Amino acid sequence: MSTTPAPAAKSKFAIKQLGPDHIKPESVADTPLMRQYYQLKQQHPGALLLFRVGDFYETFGEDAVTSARILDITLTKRGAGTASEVALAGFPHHALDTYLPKLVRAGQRVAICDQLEDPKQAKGLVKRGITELVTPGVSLHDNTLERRQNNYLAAVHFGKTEGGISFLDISTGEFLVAQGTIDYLGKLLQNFRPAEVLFCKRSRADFEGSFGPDFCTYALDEWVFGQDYAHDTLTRHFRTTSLKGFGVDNLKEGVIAAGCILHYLAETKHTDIQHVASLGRLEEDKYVWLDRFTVRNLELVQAQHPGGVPLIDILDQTLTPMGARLLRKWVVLPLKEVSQIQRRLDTVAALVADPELLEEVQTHLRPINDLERLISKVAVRRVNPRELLQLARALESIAPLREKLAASGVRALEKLADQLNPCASLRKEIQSKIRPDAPLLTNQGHVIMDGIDAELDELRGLAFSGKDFLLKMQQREQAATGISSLKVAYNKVFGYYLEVSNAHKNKVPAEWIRKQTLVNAERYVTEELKTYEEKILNAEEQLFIIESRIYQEVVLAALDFVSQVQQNARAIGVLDCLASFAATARQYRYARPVVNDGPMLDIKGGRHPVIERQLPPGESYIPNDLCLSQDDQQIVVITGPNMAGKSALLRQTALIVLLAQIGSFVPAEEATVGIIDKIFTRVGASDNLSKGESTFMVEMTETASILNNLSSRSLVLMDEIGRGTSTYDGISIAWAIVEHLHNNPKARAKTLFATHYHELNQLADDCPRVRNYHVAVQEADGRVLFLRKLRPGGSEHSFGIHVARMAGMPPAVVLRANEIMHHLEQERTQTGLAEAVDPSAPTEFDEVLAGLDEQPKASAQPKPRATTAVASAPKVQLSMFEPSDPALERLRELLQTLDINTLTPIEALLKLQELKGVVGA
Ligand SMILES: Nc1ncnc2c1ncn2[C@@H]1O[C@H](COP(=O)(O)OP(=O)(O)OP(=O)(O)O)[C@@H](O)[C@H]1O
Repeated sequence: MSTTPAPAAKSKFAIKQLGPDHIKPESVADTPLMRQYYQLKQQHPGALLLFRVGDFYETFGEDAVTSARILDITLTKRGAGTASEVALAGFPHHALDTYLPKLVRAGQRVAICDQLEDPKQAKGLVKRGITELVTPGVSLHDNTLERRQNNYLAAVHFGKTEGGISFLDISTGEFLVAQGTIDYLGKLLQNFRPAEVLFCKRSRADFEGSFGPDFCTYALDEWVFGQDYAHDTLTRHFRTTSLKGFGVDNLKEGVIAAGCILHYLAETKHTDIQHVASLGRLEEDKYVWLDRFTVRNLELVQAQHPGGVPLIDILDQTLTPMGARLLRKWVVLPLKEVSQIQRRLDTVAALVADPELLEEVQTHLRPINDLERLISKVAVRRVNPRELLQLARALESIAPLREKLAASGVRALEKLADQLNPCASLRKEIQSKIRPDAPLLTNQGHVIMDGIDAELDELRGLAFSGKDFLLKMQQREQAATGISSLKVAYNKVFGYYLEVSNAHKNKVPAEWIRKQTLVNAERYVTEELKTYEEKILNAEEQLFIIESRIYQEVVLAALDFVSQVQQNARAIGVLDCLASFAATARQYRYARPVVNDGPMLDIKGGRHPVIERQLPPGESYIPNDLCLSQDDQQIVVITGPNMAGKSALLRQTALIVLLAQIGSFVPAEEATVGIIDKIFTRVGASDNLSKGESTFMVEMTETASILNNLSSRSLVLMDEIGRGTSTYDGISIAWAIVEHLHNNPKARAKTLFATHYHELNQLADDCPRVRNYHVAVQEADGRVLFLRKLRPGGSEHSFGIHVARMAGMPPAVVLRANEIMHHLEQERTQTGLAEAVDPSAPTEFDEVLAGLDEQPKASAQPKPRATTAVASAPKVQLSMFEPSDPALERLRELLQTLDINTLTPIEALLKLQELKGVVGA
């Protein structure tokens, strides 16, 4: 990696990339130790260096200031008052597991510098070197990883026409590559949520322009992104001559991204990566297209607001980390191939039908630890004795599980059984050699079982039978000298000694050598004691060497099993996900969907999987039927009061489709799902305000992207499209969109359109595949009862004022609002909308549509037929604002500049007061 300074990072998460300028020149360093430090620091200028000195990891200078701030540790000075004074902060080496994750989570790249030789043996300055560079995307430390989530490093390469992207989770060995449009890369980034993204220094603006500033990024030199270099790096790693075997050789840009990832691993000193054994291709065509707005809007893996619950939390009943991680992938990558979906559904059905089998499968799954990450640690040679034991214990469950599945009589489960390998010899090797109570570290002894190595046993006898030996010696000398208080003891400075109180020192034999004089006693050594001490110390040292050799042999033996254990992990992940589907289906009354290639989406008694589990006790979710078909009821326009449940209905439809296509049962009485190829949603209108974009612009950009990418198999959900602009613009836009969706001969996308514009109900008169529905409410005594039932036909009004009252709006405001509404409704019946709205006049939306290059312009314009329909629509409020009255004109201006989405209730009331002042009311 180059050491030239990177351009200033704009992204809030861009990892600090510093040039060498901030590193103190070696000449200023005063001691050999500091000279060594600055030399090592130079190797990774952008990384925070943890420099091992004795029992501490120290940081210096700017690094010390940063780590003191992040870790909340004391900041002091080294060489205070001298010319070479430098800030210093450190922590004990055994606290690395506590402090390292904090640094990495704060977005730091951390270079760990260790002592490469035993300080006792070192002649002069201890040899030190950087043993690992830990970055957010490349970490094997348990504390920096989420057990139930992958930790991906991604690389993005911008080609001339397409882009390439690659993902690697070093903790599991999963390595993926894809290529496609920038939109596709954006969707994958959103789905995989990598912990760190690499790109070329030159592409920073492209990256941030395309994907926003929310990723933790690191820029690499341009030469890393060469095609030949990437090809060589990959083939060298996989020991192949080409990449054909992985089916990725034609993905030029993707291969460059994948090569960049391997390059980065080498840079960060991760060279033992045998577990990264293949490169998988993410095929765009295989999975349902969920644009990034949809993944976000449907809250599949992450809630949009604090306290929200994403779908994954509701769905996840997996029992192993492999299952949990796989489920996250399945949820964002629903399938399109009917047979593949059926296979998953068949297995789930078998488990649902046989609760005993399900229970037994789950019992065997429970103790299977993180096989995948454990074997990765073996591959990178960073596995500790306890983890090896965990690996063996996890393997213990495989044999009985395999037996169970093989005897299940369920074809898919039998197939999974075939993929399981209990790796009995590995398990035996570990359990016969590693003590069950082995410590975490190998250098503390007590790791290897007795009876494995004769020399080890003998040395242990020597080292650990010491107490006995010393006691015997003490008794013997007490008898020989007649000093009953004589004792044999040990301290670090003098080693073993005999202690005699002053009262008895005249009885001490002449050959004893005096070592130390205390106030009340004298301490001595004897030849026998010295020989014994030497033997013990040697024995301990030898013992550690032999233990470590045998331990390494066990790790090496485990290395032969990497691919078999990985295969187990994959099969366990799949089984765990399917068992989780079955458990959820049983517990929450989900039904098996009929999935086929037909044109229908027909849901009977559908429920929202998340909302139904969040309702307060005593309340139950009201199920609804909904049918969409590209030939008949293609577009359903749903009107209904605020809070009626329109959005819930839209979302639940998408979630039921998604669940069906990931192979899960669905929250419905019955569901027929003709394969959907893309799900688009445009929900809500005020969520991008924080990014400073105009709500309306965002809404239109997202809608444009939807209209440009549809097919007849797509599902489109639009919720209150057009509400971000004036009523007439909004209605015109919504109108034109529905028409466009209806009239596009190439793409009769199934569409749910929730709106407050009741005028849109008239579309059904002219568009045969548009149907009106409303979510019913009951009005009694001026109050609204939400029935939550979807019924045919449009609805009359929005009950917005009722909702305002429920929200605690002052009664005077509610009363006045009712008066105004009454007035407006009277006006509506007297005049037509055509006077106020000229649908042929260009709207803001026309401009957006004009920019859609993939759609025929003609179909994007409101049609004359629409004009007729609009002309017959009832007039809405504009008559109140006749421009002739300057006060009303002023009122109109004020109202137009008002953004209701951003007003607090108090601000709204103050505004109301101001408005009253304008008209002198
Ligand atoms: N079928 C249902 N059964 C029970 N509760 C429901 C149902 N549908 C919706 N709800 C509840 O009603 C609340 C409001 O629903 P939702 O947000 O879908 O209304 P809406 O019609 O889209 O309102 P608005 O037009 O104001 O956005 C939901 O948060 C949920 O708690």
